Amino acid sequence: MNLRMISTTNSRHRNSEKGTHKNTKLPALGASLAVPVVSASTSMALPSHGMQELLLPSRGIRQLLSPMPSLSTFPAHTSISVSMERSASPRIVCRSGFLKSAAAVKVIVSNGRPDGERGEIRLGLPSKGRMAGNTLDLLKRCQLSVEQLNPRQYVADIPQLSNLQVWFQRPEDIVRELLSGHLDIGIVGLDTVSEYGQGNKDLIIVHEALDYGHCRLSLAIPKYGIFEKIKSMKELALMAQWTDKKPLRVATGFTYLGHKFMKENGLKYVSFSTGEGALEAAPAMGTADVILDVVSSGTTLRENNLKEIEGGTVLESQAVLVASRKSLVQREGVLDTTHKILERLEAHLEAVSQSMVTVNMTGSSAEEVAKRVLSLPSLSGLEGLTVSPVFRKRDEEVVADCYAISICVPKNMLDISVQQLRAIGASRVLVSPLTCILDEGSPRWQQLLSELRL
Ligand SMILES: Nc1ncnc2c1ncn2[C@@H]1O[C@H](COP(=O)(O)OP(=O)(O)OP(=O)(O)O)[C@@H](O)[C@H]1O
Ligand SMILES: O=P(O)(O)OC[C@H]1O[C@H](OP(=O)(O)OP(=O)(O)O)[C@H](O)[C@@H]1O
Repeated sequence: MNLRMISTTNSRHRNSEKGTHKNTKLPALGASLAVPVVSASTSMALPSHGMQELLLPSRGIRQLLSPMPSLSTFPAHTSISVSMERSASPRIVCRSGFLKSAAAVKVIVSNGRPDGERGEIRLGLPSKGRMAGNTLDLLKRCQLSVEQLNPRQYVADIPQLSNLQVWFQRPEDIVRELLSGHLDIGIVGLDTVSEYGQGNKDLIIVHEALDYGHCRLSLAIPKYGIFEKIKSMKELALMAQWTDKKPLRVATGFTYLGHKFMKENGLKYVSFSTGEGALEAAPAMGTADVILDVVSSGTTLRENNLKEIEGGTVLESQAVLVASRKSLVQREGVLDTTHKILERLEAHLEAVSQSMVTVNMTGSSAEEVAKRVLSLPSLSGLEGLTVSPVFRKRDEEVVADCYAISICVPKNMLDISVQQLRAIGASRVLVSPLTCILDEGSPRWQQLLSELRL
């Protein structure tokens, strides 16, 4: 929802004796700019100094569409700011500096067009393919549930994030729209950001490892024929076959990265053909010599008699959270919403990489038990470990000769950690999953602020 204002000056309306101004009757803006205005807009007198308030009915806001009037109609000494709260009756406050003559301001409330003036924050998510489902799953696990009325609808809400609109788009379009200002934040593969972002500094990777969509962009060559003995990019570049007239033909959907990569690797004679799917068939069909495509398990390459070579990986990719620098700096609320999303992603991703291990251990004191555990270098916890006495009844007496130790262990170290704990006397190992780790300072957030010079 946007607000736009114009003002006109008209000294005839100045009442110098009383020092007040009358509302100026303004011509119908909608008519003059040929944009349909669904219902009448409203105007207000602007004082030469001070503040003017206007209350708008929220119903009117939904009904009105706005043209984009030029602000050049403001008198030179006018400074006007509009602030608006999202409430049942939004309030518009106009502050003016010194005005040479009386002014009237016409306020037009729109539903968000054109895009440069939109009020909502927009998050782009992949609309189809493997990234789509995984992205929604991840957000759900972060307690950010995307509410889409039906799967064919391309716009949705995340109730936990106010003033945020989700737009489902193809991954490459998400990157393009971040650059054009139609989106503010997005989640896509790093390969897509790198290819379609083309190194544009407006794109900032806010979280570089969302832990799905893992793949690599690789050059793959046939295992047979002239490539049979070729094992590296160096050897490929040294092949005498490639000339100006007969360049190495590469089939790829990644021409920007492809050009760059080939140049960096000293391949001068290269031509590209673009394709979207089933590129692995191109060499066997004779439409290309080699391919440059994403590889995950390597099965598709193997099944098509192709191989990767040393130095042939262009980049390692996984899903990332990316934002437009311009939006982060200029659009109200984008930085704050990005922070909220980042916090939830980090809290969840950090938690799922850890397990909480609780063991019982006998010992002479809490310190002695703690020393025994901390002597193992892999068992240092996130910020140390918790040791608490376990009280037991023995011969009518309550004793505490045993301690419960709770420690966070990286999931990939779980087996070895349990073995080590057992070796130093741990009994009964309890392992529980963590759902959320809310750390105080986030290096990624600090990094983002410093990148934005904030
Ligand atoms: N085999 C794969 N394994 C894991 N991630 C992949 C794989 N292939 C692609 N990706 C990631 O998913 C993103 C989207 O892939 P892609 O454009 O091929 O769409 P898709 O999910 O295959 O759907 P479609 O082919 O129908 O468009 C890629 O940019 C990449 O980051
Ligand atoms: O190394 P692998 O695990 O075999 O995965 C690699 C394949 O995955 C992608 O294709 P996808 O399955 O998305 O189909 P597409 O060609 O229609 O994009 C990619 O284009 C490869 O063909």
